[in-house]
Amino acid sequence: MHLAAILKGKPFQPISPASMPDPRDRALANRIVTTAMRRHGHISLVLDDLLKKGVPDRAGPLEAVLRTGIAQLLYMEGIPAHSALHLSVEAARRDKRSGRFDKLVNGVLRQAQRDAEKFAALDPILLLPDWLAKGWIKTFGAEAVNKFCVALLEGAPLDLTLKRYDKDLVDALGGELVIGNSIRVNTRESVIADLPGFAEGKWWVQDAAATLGARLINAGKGMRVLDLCAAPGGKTAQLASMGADVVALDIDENRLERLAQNMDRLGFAPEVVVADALAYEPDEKFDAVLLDAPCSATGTFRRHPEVLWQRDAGGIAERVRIQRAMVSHALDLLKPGGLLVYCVCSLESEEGEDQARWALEQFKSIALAPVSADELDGWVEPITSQGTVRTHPGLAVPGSAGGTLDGFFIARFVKN
Ligand SMILES: C[S@@+](CC[C@H](N)C(=O)[O-])C[C@H]1O[C@@H](n2cnc3c(N)ncnc32)[C@H](O)[C@@H]1O
Repeated sequence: MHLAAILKGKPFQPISPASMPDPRDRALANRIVTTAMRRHGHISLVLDDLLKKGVPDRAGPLEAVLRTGIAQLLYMEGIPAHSALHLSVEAARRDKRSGRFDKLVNGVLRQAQRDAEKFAALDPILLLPDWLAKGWIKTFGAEAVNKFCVALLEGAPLDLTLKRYDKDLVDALGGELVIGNSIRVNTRESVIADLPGFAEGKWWVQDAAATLGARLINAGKGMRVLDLCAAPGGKTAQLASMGADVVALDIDENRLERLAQNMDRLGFAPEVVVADALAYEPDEKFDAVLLDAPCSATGTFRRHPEVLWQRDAGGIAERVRIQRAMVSHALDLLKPGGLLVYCVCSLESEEGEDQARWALEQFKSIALAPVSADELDGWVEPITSQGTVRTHPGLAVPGSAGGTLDGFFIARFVKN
C-alpha cells in the first residue's frame, strides 16, 4: 500500500498509471494519500485519542489503513462515509496481519466519525511536528508559520519555467507570470505531458522559488559552469538556456537518466557526469559553481508533506556536515574571481543562514556577493539584510498569480 511505504520512510511519488491504470481511480487514490499526508499531524492526534494503547504491533499496513480511512471520513468531501468504512475494512482484510484487526478498523472509524466535530477543532499548528513548529516560529514568526499550515493543506500549484517568454504559449497554458520566465498554471489535475509546449520542449516543471539560484549566476554565452548536484536538471536547464557550457554532475545514476531525458526534450546538451561531488577532479576549473546541495528539503513540504515526519534534528546535523564538505570542494573547483551559488530547499537555518556565516568565517578567500532587487525583477521581500535570499511559503508571491512558494535559502560568494 502506498501510504504504508511512505510511513516506513519512502518519499511520496504519485501512484503511477502502471500500478493503477484507470485515471479516475488513480486521481482519487492520489488524493486520499496526499490528504492523509497533509493531515498527518491531526490524524496522529485522532489515533492517539481513539487507540489508547496505540496502533497494535505486527499489524502490517493497519496504520496506513486507519490513516487513509480517517482522511476520507474527516477531511474529504464527496466520499460517502459508508464507502470509506467499507473500503477501509476491505483494505485491512487484504493483508493477513492487518486482517485480524478488521473489527478494530470498523470501530475506530465509526468513533472518528461520531467525534468529527471535536477533531475538526484541532489547532492548525498541530499539523506540524512540535520541533519544527517551534524552530520555524522562532525563525519566521507565528504569522508566517500559520500561513505554512494553510500552504501544507493547499499543496503546491504547478510552476513552469519557459525556455523563452512567449505570450501565446502563456495564454495557451492559462498561466500567469511569477518572476523571470517562471509562470504559474492553474491546471493541477492535468497530465503534464499533455500540456501545450511540453512535447516541443518549450518549458520544464520548476517551482518559481527554485529558479532564483541559477539566475544569480547570470551565466553568459561560453561561461563554464558546474552544476554540482544537478539531477533532475531544473537548474541545469536554466543555465543552458542562458548559453553557458554546463557540466551537470550528480551521484545518482537514475536521477541523471531523468536529467538526460529532460535535456533531450528541451534541446540542451550539457556534459553529464556521474560522480560523487566530493571526489570530482576536473582538468579545468570553472567560472561558476552552482551547489544545490542535498538537504532536509523541508522547504518542499507543500508537495512532499512526508518530509515533515521523516526528518529529525540528527539527520539535519549529518546533512550540515556533508554540505560543508561540498562547499569546501566547490571552492577548490572555482577559478579566481569565480562565483559559488549555494542553495538549499530547506527552511532550517542550520542548512542555510548558518552555513553562509560558517563559509565566510572558514574561507578567507571568499566574500559574499550580495543580491540586489534588480536581479530579482525588483522583488525585495526575499532579500535579507546580508544580501542572501530566503523564500518560504509565508511570503507573498510576486505578480498576481497568488499561492505560495517553496522554501529556499541562497547565498552567492565570489572567490578572490
Ligand atoms: C536538491 S537535489 C538537486 C536538484 C537539482 N539541482 C534541480 O534543480 O533539479 C540534490 C541532488 O544532490 C544529489 N547528491 C547527493 N549527494 C551527492 C554527492 N555526494 N555528489 C553528487 N550529487 C549528490 C542527489 O542525487 C540529488 O539529485
